[in-house]
Amino acid sequence: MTLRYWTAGESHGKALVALVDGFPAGVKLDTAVIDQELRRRQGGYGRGGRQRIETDTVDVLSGIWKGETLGSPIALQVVNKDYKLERLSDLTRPRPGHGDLTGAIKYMGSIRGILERASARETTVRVAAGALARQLLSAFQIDVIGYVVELGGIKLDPVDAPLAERLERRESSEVYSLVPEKDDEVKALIDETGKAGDTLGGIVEVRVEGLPFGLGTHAQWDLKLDGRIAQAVMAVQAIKGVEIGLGFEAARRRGSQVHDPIHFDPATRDTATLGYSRPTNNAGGLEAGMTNGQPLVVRAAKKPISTLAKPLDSVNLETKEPESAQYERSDVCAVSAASVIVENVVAFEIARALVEKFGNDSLVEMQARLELFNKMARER
Ligand SMILES: Cc1cc2nc3c(=O)[nH]c(=O)nc-3n(C[C@H](O)[C@H](O)[C@H](O)COP(=O)(O)O)c2cc1C
Ligand SMILES: C=C(O[C@@H]1CC(C(=O)O)=C[C@@H](OP(=O)(O)O)[C@H]1O)C(=O)O
Repeated sequence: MTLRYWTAGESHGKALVALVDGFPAGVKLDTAVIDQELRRRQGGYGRGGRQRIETDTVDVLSGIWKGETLGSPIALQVVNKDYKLERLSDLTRPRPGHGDLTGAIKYMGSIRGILERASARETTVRVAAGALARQLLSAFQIDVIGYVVELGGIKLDPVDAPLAERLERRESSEVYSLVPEKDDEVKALIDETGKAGDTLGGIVEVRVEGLPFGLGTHAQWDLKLDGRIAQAVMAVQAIKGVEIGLGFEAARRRGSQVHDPIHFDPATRDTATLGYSRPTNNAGGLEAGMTNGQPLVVRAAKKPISTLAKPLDSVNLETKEPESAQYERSDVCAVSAASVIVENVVAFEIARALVEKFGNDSLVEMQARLELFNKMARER
């Protein structure tokens, strides 16, 4: 059985829901962990008025008993405090960069009907599903961390340090980078951009550590883990590029400067690396669609927010006359929030690959199978 999920819900509807199917039994579920991710998704410098209305928390509607998963479908709900959909009117002037124009034409309907579902409000429950998946990953000591590495052109290079230190640095940064020392510069840019009626994008990075060998497969295109991760990340609103490892930079270098040499040290044979080490990780933890025992490194480019307080040219769909695009309350910058979203959608894809490799009936069976796999791989 495949681990998968769908979402439903409109931005200003009653609630967002995610239905997670194929999640193993016996995983202790701590809703506080999900709520913490939801809180982080609402944060980051540069967000608009909506986040002052909402205080997102998850309601687990099914699939658990006495705090543990049952192996049955898990329904997750996040209620919209700003529920007002029935009272909202339509828009007439589509916003460049949003789904307004194309959606209204394609569905022969309203702009409202498109923006309500296209909205990144939907990512609340993608994050909830990802945070649920992380509780499975935790049982395998797999850690996922996401952070901002560039914002509005300002480079916020990641710090190579133990996980605890990186988490501490990220928690003390208002933009969720690993270099809080640069927060003032970034915040000033966001303030100045917002005052000019404009918006900003940036780049986020996610690292997954503690991965076993062999998640994903080389054997079929739609099961390759690099492809699955790219799809999940690219499908996040406003993400316009995905890189794994060196990504586009690999295309500019010679092979000897790209590929990661393979070493073996019998002294570390009993660890999760099975004794193999790579002095570099330019592949970003994936070769031929499979995890190679190294940390997974994924980067995503987020475009600037589409709704501009100083709007671009548009057309009134009723009169066909030129007019400025519609402006409603909006974020100036949501790159920090995107780092949380990308982190959690990547976590879900890793969990999906983990249950594909080691089964998804129960956590204890998965753990026993991983142990057996590592033992067999060591002894072969
Ligand atoms: C966390 C987050 C918050 C966003 N907030 C807004 C917003 O306030 N206003 C807006 O116009 N777009 C916002 N967006 C972007 C739009 O949802 C997105 O551009 C739109 O759905 C069109 O999809 P596309 O950019 O993937 O093509 C946000 C995106 C994310 C990830
Ligand atoms: C509601 C969220 O983000 C929204 C994403 C969004 C968009 O067009 O994507 C537009 C804005 O919606 P509103 O007009 O209600 O302020 C954002 O606030 C959220 O992330 O929770």
